[in-house]
Amino acid sequence: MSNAKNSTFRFGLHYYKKCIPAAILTQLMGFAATVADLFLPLLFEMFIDYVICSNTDGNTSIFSFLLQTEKYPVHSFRLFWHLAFFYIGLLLIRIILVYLKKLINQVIGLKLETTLRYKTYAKLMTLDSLTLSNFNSGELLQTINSDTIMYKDLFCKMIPTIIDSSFAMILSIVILAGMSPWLLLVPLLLTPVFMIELRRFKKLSRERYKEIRNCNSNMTLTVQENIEAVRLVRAFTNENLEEEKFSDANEKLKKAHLDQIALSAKFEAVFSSIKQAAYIGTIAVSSVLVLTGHFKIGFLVACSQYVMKIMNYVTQINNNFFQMQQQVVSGLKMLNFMNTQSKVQDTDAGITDEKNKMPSIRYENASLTLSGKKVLDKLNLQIPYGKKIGITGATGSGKSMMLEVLVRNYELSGGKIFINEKDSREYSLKELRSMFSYVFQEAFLFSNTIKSNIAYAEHGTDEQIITASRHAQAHDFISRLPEGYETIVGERGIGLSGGQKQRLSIARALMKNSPVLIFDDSTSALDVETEKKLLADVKKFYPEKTILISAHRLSSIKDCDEIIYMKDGNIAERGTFDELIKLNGHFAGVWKIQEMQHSSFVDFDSLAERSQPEGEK
Ligand SMILES: Nc1ncnc2c1ncn2[C@@H]1O[C@H](COP(=O)(O)OP(=O)(O)OP(=O)(O)O)[C@@H](O)[C@H]1O
Repeated sequence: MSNAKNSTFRFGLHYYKKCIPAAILTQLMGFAATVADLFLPLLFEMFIDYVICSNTDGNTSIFSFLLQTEKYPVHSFRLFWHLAFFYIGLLLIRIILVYLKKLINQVIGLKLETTLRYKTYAKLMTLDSLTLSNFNSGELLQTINSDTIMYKDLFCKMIPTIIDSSFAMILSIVILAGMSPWLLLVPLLLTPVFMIELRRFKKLSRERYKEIRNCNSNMTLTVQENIEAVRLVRAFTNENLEEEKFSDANEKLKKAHLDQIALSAKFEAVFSSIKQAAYIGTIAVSSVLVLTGHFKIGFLVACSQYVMKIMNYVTQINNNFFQMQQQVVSGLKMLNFMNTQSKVQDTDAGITDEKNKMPSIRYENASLTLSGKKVLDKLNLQIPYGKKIGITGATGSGKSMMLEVLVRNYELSGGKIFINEKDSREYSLKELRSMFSYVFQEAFLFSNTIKSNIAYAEHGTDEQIITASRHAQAHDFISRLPEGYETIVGERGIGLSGGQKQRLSIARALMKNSPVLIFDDSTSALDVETEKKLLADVKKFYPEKTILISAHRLSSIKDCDEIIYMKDGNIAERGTFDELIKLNGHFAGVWKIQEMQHSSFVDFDSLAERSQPEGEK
C-alpha cells in the first residue's frame, strides 16, 4: 500500500479502535461458521461413499464410524440419520453465527459511520471562511453524507470479509492437502494469474470510482444551486440552459457509472473464466484419480467441493480488493478534508474575563489579503466601549471584512486587533465571539419556529424573546401570523419577506446580548421609517453597548458618534456627520446625492467617482 493509502487506513482505524473487541467477537463467530461450513463436504462424502454407494448392511453410529481408522461401507439407516442430523445441525449453527455476526457488524458499522459523520461535521465547524470557500458545497455534502457511509464499509464489511475468506481459504487448503495434495496443483497454478489480473483491475477501479465521486459531487452542487436559484432561473427564463447543465452533469454521472459497470463486468468475466478453468482442471485431475482407483466417487465430490471453495474464496478476496477501491477513494477524500488546516487557530484560553463584558476595540495596521488582493490595508482605528460607529463606503471597499476580522471569520494577514488591549488571537474563539452579536448581510433562518430562531444563542424566557422582537420591530408582524412565535420558518416553513427575515436576525442578535452589536448592512431591506425606528430603539434600549453599523443608506448612520468612510480597504474619511459634511469629501458627495434622490439605493462606485474631493480629481 502506498503512503496515502496507509494514512487513509490509519485515520479510520483511529475511530474504529473502540469497536475492536466487538469486531474480534464477530470475527471469531465468522471463523466458527467457516469451520462448520467446511465440515459439510466431509459429511457429504461419507453420505455418498458409505451410505448410498455401499452394499454391505450395518448398524453403525456416526461416532463409532468416525472413530474407526479403517472405514467400510455400512449402508446403514442409522448412519444416514446421524449424518443428516449432523449436517442440519452444522447448517443451523452456521446460519445463527452468520446472522449474529452480520447483526453485530451492522451495529459497529452504524456506530463508526455516526462517529465519522460527527467528526467531519465538527471539522467543518472549525474551518475559517476563506478555507471553506475552497470547497464547493456539493463536495462538502458528499464528504459528510456519502463518504462516511462508504468509508465505514472498509472496516465493517471489506476487511472482515477478506479476513473470513482468507481463513476459510487456508483451512480449505489444509483439508484438501490432507485429502489429496494433487488437487491443490490447480488452485496453486492459477493463483499468480489471479494476482496479476487483480493488480491491473484495482488501479482501473480506483480511477473509475474517483470519477464517479467527482461526478456525484458535481451533480449535488448543480441540484443544490438550481434549488436555491429557482426564482433567478425563472426570472431570466433560463430554464433551458439550466436543464442542459443538469442534463450534462447527469449524463457525466451515468457515463462514469457505465464505465465502472463495464469494468466490473470485465473483471467478473475474467475471474469467472479463471474459476471455470480451475473447475475443469479439477474434474480432469480427479477423473484420472478415480479411474486409476485412487479415489472413491464421494471422495472425489468432496475434493472438488474444496477446490471450488478455494477458488470461490480467492475470487471473493479479489472482489473485495476490487470493490475496496471505492472505500479507499472516499477515505482519501475524508482524510484530505480532515487534514485541512484552518487559517484561524483557536487557543486554550477559555475563561471569560469580567472586563470583557465592556470591550474596547483597536485595529493596529490591520491588513487582509484574499486571493492576492489587499482587502484591508493597514487599517488603524480605536473604538472605545459604548461608541456607536457608522461605516459606509463604496461596494467592495472592505466594510464587511473589517467587521468579519473582529470575530476572526478571516485571519489578518498583517497587523493586529486588540480587544481590551489584548491581541484578539490570545482569546479563545468562544470567548472572543461571545463578545459580539453579529447580524450578517444575508439573513439566514433555520427551519424551525420563530421563537427558536430568535432564542438561537440564548434560551430566554418568552418575555425576553418578545422584548428582543419588539426592539427589532418584528413583534407586530410575528403576532399577526396565525401561529405567532410558533410559526415554522426557514426552508421548510412559511416564506418571509427580506425585511422580515432581517428583523428576525436582528432580534436573534439582540437576544444574544453581547456587549458589541454588529449590523453588517442588515437593515437594507427595511423601509426608511422602520429602519429609523429600529436603530433608534436599539440605541435607546441598549445605550451601553458598542454598536457598529455598516450601511449604504447614510440616513441609517447619520446619528452615530462617529462615521467612517471606507475606500480600498482603508479609512478615507472619519468624523461626526457634521464634520464629514463640512469636509465636503466622499461622504458629503454621497449624502447630497442621496438627499437629492431620496433614494434607498445608491451606486457607490459611480457616486464615489463623482464625489471625489477636489485634490484627488
Ligand atoms: N472569500 C473571498 N476571497 C477573495 N476575495 C474576497 C472574498 N470575500 C470578499 N472578497 C473581496 O474583498 C473585498 C471587500 O469585500 P467586502 O465584503 O468587505 O466589501 P463591502 O465593502 O462590504 O461591500 P458591499 O458593500 O458590497 O457589501 C471585495 O473586493 C471582495 O471581492
